[in-house]
Amino acid sequence: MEIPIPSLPILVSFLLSAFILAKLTRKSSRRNLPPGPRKLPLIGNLHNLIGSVPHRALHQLSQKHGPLMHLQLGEVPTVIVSSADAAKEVMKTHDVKFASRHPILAAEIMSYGYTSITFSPYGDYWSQLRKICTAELLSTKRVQSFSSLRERVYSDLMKWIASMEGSPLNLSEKLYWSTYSFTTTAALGKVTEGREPLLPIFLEGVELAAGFDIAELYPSVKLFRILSGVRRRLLLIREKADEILESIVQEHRDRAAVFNDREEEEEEDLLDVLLKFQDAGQQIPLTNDNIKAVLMDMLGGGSETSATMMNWAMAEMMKNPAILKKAQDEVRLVFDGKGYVEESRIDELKYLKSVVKETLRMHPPGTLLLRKCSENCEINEYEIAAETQIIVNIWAINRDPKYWENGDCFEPERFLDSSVDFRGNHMEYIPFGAGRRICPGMNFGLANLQLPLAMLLYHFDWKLAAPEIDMTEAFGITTKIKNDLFLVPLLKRPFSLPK
Ligand code: HEM
Repeated sequence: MEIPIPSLPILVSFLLSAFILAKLTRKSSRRNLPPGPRKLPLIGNLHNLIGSVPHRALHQLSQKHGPLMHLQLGEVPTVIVSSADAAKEVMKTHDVKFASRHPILAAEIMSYGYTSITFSPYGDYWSQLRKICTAELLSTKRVQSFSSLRERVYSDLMKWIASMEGSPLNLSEKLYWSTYSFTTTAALGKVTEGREPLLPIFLEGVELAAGFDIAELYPSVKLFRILSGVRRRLLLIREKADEILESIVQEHRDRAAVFNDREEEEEEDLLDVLLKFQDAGQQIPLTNDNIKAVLMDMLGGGSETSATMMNWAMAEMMKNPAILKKAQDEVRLVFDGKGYVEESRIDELKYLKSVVKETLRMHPPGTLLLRKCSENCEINEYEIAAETQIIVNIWAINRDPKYWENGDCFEPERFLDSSVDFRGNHMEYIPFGAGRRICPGMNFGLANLQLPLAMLLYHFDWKLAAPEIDMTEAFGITTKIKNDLFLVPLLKRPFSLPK
């Protein structure tokens, strides 16, 4: 199909009227907006984002215009938050006004109409899900209940790596698969036939969610929705994922009907827990679609983030051999008596925990955090109108020179004797966000990260497969390392099985 090209006079008069309209609207609604770069007619500040990954481009702009900066992204008014103090205003002082997320198409479709925990608007439904999530799905007890599954999945990975001794391997790919395998089993139970295709489907959705879709930048232009095609593709992906998830829900229901005696059952998975809540009845009843939306939260939160972090941690240690050695010495000192890594003793690895904290500081998987302003609000004397999109630049805040000396350098030592934590109490360090919508999967994510990292360091020495390590960041919903990490493993601690 050919897209009709409008004649020149029509195009010129359209641009002219849009420009005049933009001027008029600006005059009639002159407000004390946060400062920002000059806006061009029609595109606003979109041109300011070209040439770099968004968190870096936004950081550069904010250095000139300030920690609260106003941008016009197509038709969407946006405020960028780039300092700990400004983030405190948004996520603590005025938390309720900023406790919903800006709507995006991928979220609408993949979360069954904004009904997941991540994307449901702030209110009673979100509150109900959030309670189930913190008290049951992702509680410390639940995280511990998956300890033997975690040890199993990652021991299998170590055995496979040992079989590759001396040869280059794509560590990134393997880490993504293992993390995904762990998370799907924890969420949905044993991986049975027909369930494996969820990963490629899921990854396709994640990839589509990462782009700037023209239809979202110009919500009033209906034609863009038809032309962009993203909605159609997302609906197709959701349909495929839904078919698999629906069959798994049914399988769980059938199994629950057979096993009434819970003690005889295998490990309870997250779907079992959700179905129990559904059956018990809730103030706002949970539909099957609601449950599938929450499963999307768990699969998304549980796999991408931890695997991305592991990649960055390994890449940073390969770049800094002294840090790698220090972390290895520690893990070997603690576990040499046993001959294998036990999750129950991970807390003894003080240095490794600092490596993890430093990785979260420098490479938070979610570099930009999305919220929206739900009612008119004043911050630092600037007016922020209802429905403004809010983007908190976690990446920039975590490196702010006001708080972090040598913020661009990987120095785990800075956390060894520091009381700064990532639980939303120190706004200069917010890899998990802050306020009411802070990540509820923190402990789940950390467990998924610390155990495999300790195992990789305990069993193997590592060599780079290429002359240099490439730390380029990819553009995406989580900020991954752009080029997969190829390393050569040298087995130093052969496997001895737990006695
Ligand atoms: C290293 C691992 C992880 C990091 C760095 C991380 C980071 C984040 C961030 C930055 C947010 C937004 C918080 C805000 O708006 O203030 C978030 C929200 C969320 N995360 Fe995580 N996350 C991780 C692991 C996980 C895991 C393992 C799960 C679940 C299995 C999970 C589930 C969620 C959910 C459900 C939300 C939405 C909370 C809400 O809107 O109320 N996350 N996460």
